[in-house]
Amino acid sequence: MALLHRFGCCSPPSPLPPLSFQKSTSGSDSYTVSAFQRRVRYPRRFSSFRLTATLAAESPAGSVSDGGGGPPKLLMEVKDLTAVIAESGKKILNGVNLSIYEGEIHAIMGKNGSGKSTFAKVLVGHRDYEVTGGSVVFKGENLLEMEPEDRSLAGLFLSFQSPVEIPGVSNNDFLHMAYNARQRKLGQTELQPLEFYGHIRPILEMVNIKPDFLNRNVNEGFSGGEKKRNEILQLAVLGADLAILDEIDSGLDVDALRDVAKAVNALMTPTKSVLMITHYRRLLEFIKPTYIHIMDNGKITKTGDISIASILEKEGYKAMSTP
Ligand SMILES: Nc1ncnc2c1ncn2[C@@H]1O[C@H](COP(=O)(O)OP(=O)(O)OP(=O)(O)O)[C@@H](O)[C@H]1O
Repeated sequence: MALLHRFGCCSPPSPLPPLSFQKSTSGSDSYTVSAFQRRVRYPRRFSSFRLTATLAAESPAGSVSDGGGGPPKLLMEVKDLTAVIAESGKKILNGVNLSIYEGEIHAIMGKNGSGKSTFAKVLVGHRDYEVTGGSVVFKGENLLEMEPEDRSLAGLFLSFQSPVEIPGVSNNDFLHMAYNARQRKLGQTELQPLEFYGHIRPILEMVNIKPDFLNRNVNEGFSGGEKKRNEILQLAVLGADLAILDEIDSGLDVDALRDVAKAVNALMTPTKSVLMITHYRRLLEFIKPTYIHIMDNGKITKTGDISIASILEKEGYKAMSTP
């Protein structure tokens, strides 16, 4: 009842815009959550990049490649991607090459500091990094020319290694607004608060999240594991053609890992793909990768199957060094 009451009293206005969270341009120590004219200021509590509510487009009906038995479609092609830290000019990505086809699960492993998270953040247009060369084609479009919001709408989702807290914004309001914004962009029906609750309830069950999570502010006071589950909840509610999961397994107990993996597997379809970054084989036992890539010094130096993870576990990264 408390949940229903909350929806009744605090539902956001409709129609709803995309939410974006950005550093104040006035130089003050605060962030702004903007939704058309609706602007709310929050104290500086989360990291210095622009977080865009992840909005993802569903694949249009009929685009399923397996239906007609045709060849798998190329979802994303990264060629010779190089990138530097915008502030310092330090080179982090040194020519990444990667092709992901629909329905594939790719895992990237690599030593600490090898550039895995940077690669993920560059793909979603993180403003801390500047692309200095190469190309990324996503669903036939030049991804690097798109704004972060448009990358989300095109079907890209990034779960952050360290999910940010958003004080003052409830999980429900965040998800509801982001969901409706996507619906509106796609010309589809927006959901009223109670309809949205009906939509999200089975998803909560799938991710094994209690409904009272919806009343809490986004990630505020969440344990590490709860934050990770919440990231998967966002993915499940908003959908994505390519979900990039950055160390989704870190800090999870074995039951939570199983829940998260189950949810990710349940979201997979022949047209959806996953790119996951992990240090540990145990995640790969739950979410079986099509390929494992090793990143070293800002580039992919080796690609193989699950056996790579076993070798790594036994022998470490020295076994991966190319002669
Ligand atoms: N915004 C930034 N400012 C300064 N240095 C950065 C920034 N982003 C990345 N780096 C540096 O770039 C290198 C690669 O970092 P990245 O987080 O991509 O590594 P990673 O492979 O994901 O590491 P880990 O496995 O420890 O998470 C590191 O040396 C890191 O300190």
